[in-house]
Amino acid sequence: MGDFQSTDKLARRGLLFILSSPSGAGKTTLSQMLLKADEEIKLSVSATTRPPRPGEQDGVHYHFVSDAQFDRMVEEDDFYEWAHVFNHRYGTPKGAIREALKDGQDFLFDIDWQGTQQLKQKDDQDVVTVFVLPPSLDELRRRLESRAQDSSDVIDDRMERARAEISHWAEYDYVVVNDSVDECFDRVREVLDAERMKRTRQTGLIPFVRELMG
Ligand SMILES: Nc1ncnc2c1ncn2[C@@H]1O[C@H](COP(=O)(O)OP(=O)(O)OP(=O)(O)O)[C@@H](O)[C@H]1O
Ligand SMILES: Nc1nc2c(ncn2[C@@H]2O[C@H](COP(=O)(O)O)[C@@H](O)[C@H]2O)c(=O)[nH]1
Repeated sequence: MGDFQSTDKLARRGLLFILSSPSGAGKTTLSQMLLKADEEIKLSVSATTRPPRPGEQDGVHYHFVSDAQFDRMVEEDDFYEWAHVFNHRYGTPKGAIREALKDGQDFLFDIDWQGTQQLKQKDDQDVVTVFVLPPSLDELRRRLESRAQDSSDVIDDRMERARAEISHWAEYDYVVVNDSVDECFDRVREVLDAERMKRTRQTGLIPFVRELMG
């Protein structure tokens, strides 16, 4: 190492990393793996009117709110984006995302295609989108059933909507198939690592190169 600081420590702008998929394809599993493995990314915790599943904690997995609370948040313009998904409402609270992005904080979003479109419209340069496909529809149903957290009506409804969800695959920057979860996770991390290195995100490059050139 010479006199210059390591390029690993160059300042960079954060990114909004979105994982979408049909229900049950595995984006929550991949998100949890990513949050555990990577300290630089933080989950954007959505608000939802859906009731909690067993084991889900308020403020950790979601902010569980009533219809009236959700209405108030919409009126007060508290959401970056929100949408109706599977008979409930889900939304991304604005929080301090914009400010934190400037400081290099990355955010992970587990949201559907509607939310993805809205975030892209608002902040295309910071958004990186990944669509997760199941290896087959039979396997998708098996996963929803093996999760054992939704009633059979809810599972039937989500399976019925799976094709419509999948039809949005081509709107995404990257598409991965979640067959082996470990292999899929490796692909997701490769995408994140490469996107972090994009020249336009590396705000520390200009002073670094200036110094390099003397
Ligand atoms: N590659 C995989 N192989 C086998 N099972 C998997 C794989 N990935 C995830 N699963 C399992 O499938 C079930 C559904 O996964 P998960 O909850 O992550 O899906 P999801 O896409 O987040 O669904 P939702 O949109 O409904 O929240 C879970 O029980 C999970 O453990
Ligand atoms: N547009 C948004 N979609 C969201 C948000 N939070 C979650 N979701 C999506 O909803 C479905 C169902 O989720 P589940 O937890 O009930 O299984 C799934 O596709 C999520 O990605 C959000 O804030 N905005």
